[in-house]
Amino acid sequence: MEMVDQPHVVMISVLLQGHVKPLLCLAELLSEAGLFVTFVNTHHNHKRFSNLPEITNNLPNLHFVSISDGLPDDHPRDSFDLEYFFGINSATKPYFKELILSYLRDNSGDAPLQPRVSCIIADGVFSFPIDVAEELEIPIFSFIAHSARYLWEYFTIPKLIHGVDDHDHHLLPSDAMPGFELGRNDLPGFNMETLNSPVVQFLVGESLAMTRTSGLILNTIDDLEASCLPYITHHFRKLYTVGPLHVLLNSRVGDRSQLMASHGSFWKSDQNCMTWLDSQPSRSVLYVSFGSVVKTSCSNLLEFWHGLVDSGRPFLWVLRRDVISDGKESNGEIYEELQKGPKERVCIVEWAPQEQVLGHSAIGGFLTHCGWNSILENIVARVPMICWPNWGDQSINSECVVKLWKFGVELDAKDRSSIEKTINTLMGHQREELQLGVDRIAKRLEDGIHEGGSSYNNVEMLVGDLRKMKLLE
Ligand SMILES: O=c1ccn([C@@H]2O[C@H](COP(=O)(O)OP(=O)(O)O[C@H]3O[C@H](CO)[C@@H](O)[C@H](O)[C@H]3O)[C@@H](O)[C@H]2O)c(=O)[nH]1
Repeated sequence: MEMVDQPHVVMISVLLQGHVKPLLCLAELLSEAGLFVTFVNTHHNHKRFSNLPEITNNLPNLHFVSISDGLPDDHPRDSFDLEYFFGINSATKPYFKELILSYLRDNSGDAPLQPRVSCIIADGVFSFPIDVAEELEIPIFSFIAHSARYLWEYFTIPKLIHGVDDHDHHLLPSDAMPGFELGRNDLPGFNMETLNSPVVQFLVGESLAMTRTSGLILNTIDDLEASCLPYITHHFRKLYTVGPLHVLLNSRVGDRSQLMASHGSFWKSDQNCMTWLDSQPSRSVLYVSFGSVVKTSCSNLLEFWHGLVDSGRPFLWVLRRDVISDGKESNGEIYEELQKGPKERVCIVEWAPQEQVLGHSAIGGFLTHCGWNSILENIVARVPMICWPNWGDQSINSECVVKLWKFGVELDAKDRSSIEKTINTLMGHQREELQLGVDRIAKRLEDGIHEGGSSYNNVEMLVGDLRKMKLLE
């Protein structure tokens, strides 16, 4: 009967690869620590997990279930479709509530025994799990997959709106936004138009909803975000900075870390690129990846292609089948066109084992869209970066890399000659300076994950707090 008394943590993330992966790392860490964890996916994402059996075989305390997101199977689920995005809260909430209720019912009869749910940890992008938890009186924690600085932007917005004349369409004063450690001109350009846009207003609402929870868990590390954390702490009952989760997990699972790295991937990694990397000279290859969601036009991709080829450097390029924004999905034609490069120094894959790639000795630079997971994985691997931010948090991430942490350069134009020039700056004369920059940041990060470091301690504190949560019968 011991199991029925175990604390049972239910975790849920509904949308993007970049959100599901770090939350799954946290789920694995908690289950390694002996907690009974149920990871909830939507049916749609559940089907896309590429290596579920390996995870479940290795972690007996981690269980997977899936629920409907309320949409038909053939819905495109495009995160840039606002009607879909705004509708997720109401569409998915009833299914999540039904699941949680099923964990609260009496487990008598022939049904397998499982502990009653003791708390929920939910991706903070959507507030429906908070509503469910409040209705059913279950403790809930929010989880954030992006940086603390980006979250802090949303907390400052309501104050900015009230403090600025409605007709002022100029950039807003930075003194209303303390805690960023970046100058006014380095902050992504907010003006009244963007502040009042439905997307920003929606994200402000969802960010503020998180303050109703028992605490906020962030995949970040104190030392990198010390300037804004004191401001955020003030809004939450408890704050747990536990990043980078993939490193903390790897250090606890030791030999199993290679297997863990690809956990939660929506696409199967093409391992051939690792063999190709083995044949390349040390620090010679530029790795190019735009993460799991960014889309761009066919003509942009061709400029990238020419810039990369003209740089004369070997490169490994992740080109997802759905990366093209203005063509049909699976636009095989351009994909084939790009395969016709100088074969010996080009490797193109649809999905790479990114953590392994960044850790390979042949990698000398990373051209990235600046997703937060990519930044953390990159710091750990100590690779200088070219930043090509697109949307959301990526601009502020890029500003931190280039201006604050000084281990990257920004790609300021998307024509082939600028791309070629920037690549040669990174891989050529600025290489040593940027390498020193990333080594310095990596050292700060490593200090936080070792025993006694901030993230290490915060994971222990979180596990301790979750163990104490036992729902009253
Ligand atoms: O070929 C690939 C490419 C990516 N990845 C992994 O996919 C994840 C991508 O995450 P991220 O770099 O954060 O990018 P997105 O997928 O674009 O993530 C979304 O979510 C992030 C966290 O909120 C935000 O920072 C981003 O802006 C947002 O686009 C990383 O763990 C990568 O290791 C692979 O394993 N193989």
